[in-house]
Amino acid sequence: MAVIGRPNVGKSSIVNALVGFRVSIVSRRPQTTRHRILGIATSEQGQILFADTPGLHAGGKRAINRYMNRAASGALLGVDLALLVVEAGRWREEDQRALNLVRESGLPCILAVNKVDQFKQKADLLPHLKELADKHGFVEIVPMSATKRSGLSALQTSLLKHLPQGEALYEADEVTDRSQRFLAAELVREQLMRQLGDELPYSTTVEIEHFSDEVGMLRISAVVWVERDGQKAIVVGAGGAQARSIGRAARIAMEKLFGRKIFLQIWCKVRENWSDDEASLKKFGYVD
Ligand SMILES: Nc1nc2c(ncn2[C@@H]2O[C@H](COP(=O)(O)OP(=O)(O)OP(=O)(O)O)[C@@H](O)[C@H]2O)c(=O)[nH]1
Repeated sequence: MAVIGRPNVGKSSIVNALVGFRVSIVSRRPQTTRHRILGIATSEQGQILFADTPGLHAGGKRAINRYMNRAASGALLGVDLALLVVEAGRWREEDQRALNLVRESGLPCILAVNKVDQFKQKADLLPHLKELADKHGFVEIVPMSATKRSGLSALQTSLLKHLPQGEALYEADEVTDRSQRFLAAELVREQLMRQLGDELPYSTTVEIEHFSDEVGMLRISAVVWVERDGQKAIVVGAGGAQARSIGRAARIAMEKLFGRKIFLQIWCKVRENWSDDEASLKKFGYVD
C-alpha cells in the first residue's frame, strides 16, 4: 500500500511507528523524505508493506522536486490500497492535490487524520472529520497521533481489513528493502535537515563513499554535497564544529539502528546546482 500526502503531515512517523523501526527519516521540516521507501510491518495478524513517499508539493521547480513528486505519485501504481495522511484541522491546496491523485488512481483509500494531539478545539474534531468525509468516499477515517502513539492499532486493524489476503513476501524480521548503506546516508541527511537552518538542507545531499563491515564495527565515510562554497562553510562550521555535531548525532542514530559500533567520517564537497541537474541527481541515487 502507498502512504501519500503533502509534506510534513507525518507519513514517515506513521510508517516508522507501525514498522517498529526507523526506516524513514523524520524532521520538523517539510520535504524530509526524498525517496520512496518500503517499510515492512509484520505482526501475528499479517504483513503490511508500506511505500512511504516524499510529500507531494507544488512550487519547487528544480529537477529534484520533480523527482520527488514522481516518486510519490508513482507509488500509487501497482498497490492495492492508498493511505492518505492529513494534519488534523488543516486542509491545504497540496492536500487537495494528493487527494486528486488518489481519486485518479481509483484505489480504495483510508484517511489518517494525524496530529490530533495538536488539534486545539477537541469539540470541533467530529465536525472536522465530517467535513473530511464529505471530500471523498474514504473506506475508513482514522483520527490518530503518530508521536503520541494513539490510534495506531485502529489504523493497523483497518489497513489489514482492507488489504487483500496473500502470502507474506518478506521474512518476519525484515523491515525494509533498503540497504544499510542507503539508511546510513539518510541518517546523515536527517541531521542536516534537523541541524541546519533555513533553506540550506534543501541544497544538501549525502553520498556514501566508503562502507565496510569490519571486525566489531562498520566503517563509513560520507560526503555531504552542497551547491556553493558559502554553504560548505556553514556545514563545516567554525573549526569544524557543525560537521562534528552532525557526525556525532548521525553516528549515534546509526549505532542504535544497526546495533553495531560505527566509525563515521564526514566530508563536505561542492557540486554546483546538483539539485537541478539530472546527471548529478542520478549520481546521487535519485533514480526512478
Ligand atoms: N504533534 C505531532 N507531531 C507529529 C505527529 N506525527 C508527526 N509529527 C511531527 O511532524 C513532523 C513531520 O513528520 P514526518 O513524519 O517527517 O512527516 P512526513 O509527512 O513524512 O514529511 P515529508 O518528508 O515532508 O513528506 C515531525 O516533526 C514529526 O515529529 C503527531 O502525531 N503529532
